Amino acid sequence: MKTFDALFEELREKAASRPEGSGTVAALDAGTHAIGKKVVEEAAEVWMAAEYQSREELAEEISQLLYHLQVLMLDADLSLDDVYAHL
Ligand SMILES: N=c1c2ncn([C@@H]3O[C@H](COP(=O)(O)OP(=O)(O)OP(=O)(O)O)[C@@H](O)[C@H]3O)c2ncn1[C@@H]1O[C@H](COP(=O)(O)O)[C@@H](O)[C@H]1O
Repeated sequence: MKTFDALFEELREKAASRPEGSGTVAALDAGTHAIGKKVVEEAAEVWMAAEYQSREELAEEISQLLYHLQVLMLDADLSLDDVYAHL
């Protein structure tokens, strides 16, 4: 099973090597504004799932929010340690 740290490493590598067909590369190319909008959209979907959907659907929405937060971190050149320092 993939962890938060393992996903971040995978995305960091994709951002550097820019493989064809990567959604992450496309998201990074779309820029900070588009990535931020996606974070807000996914956060709203998490909220709605928490209120009205199943635990499984909520878990999936949370995974998508975590993914888009990681894309935002890469866009901002933040490392995991930069964030973990505040936990
Ligand atoms: N975990 C994720 C992940 N979670 C969410 N998403 C993206 O977030 C979108 C969320 O889906 P929604 O249905 O909520 O949104 P949507 O409006 O239908 O989607 P879009 O029209 O915005 O694409 C998905 O379509 C994906 O584009 C993800 N994209 C990639 N990953 C993982 O990231 C890694 C790298 O992916 P690539 O860069 O695409 O190779 C792989 O391990 C992937 O599994």
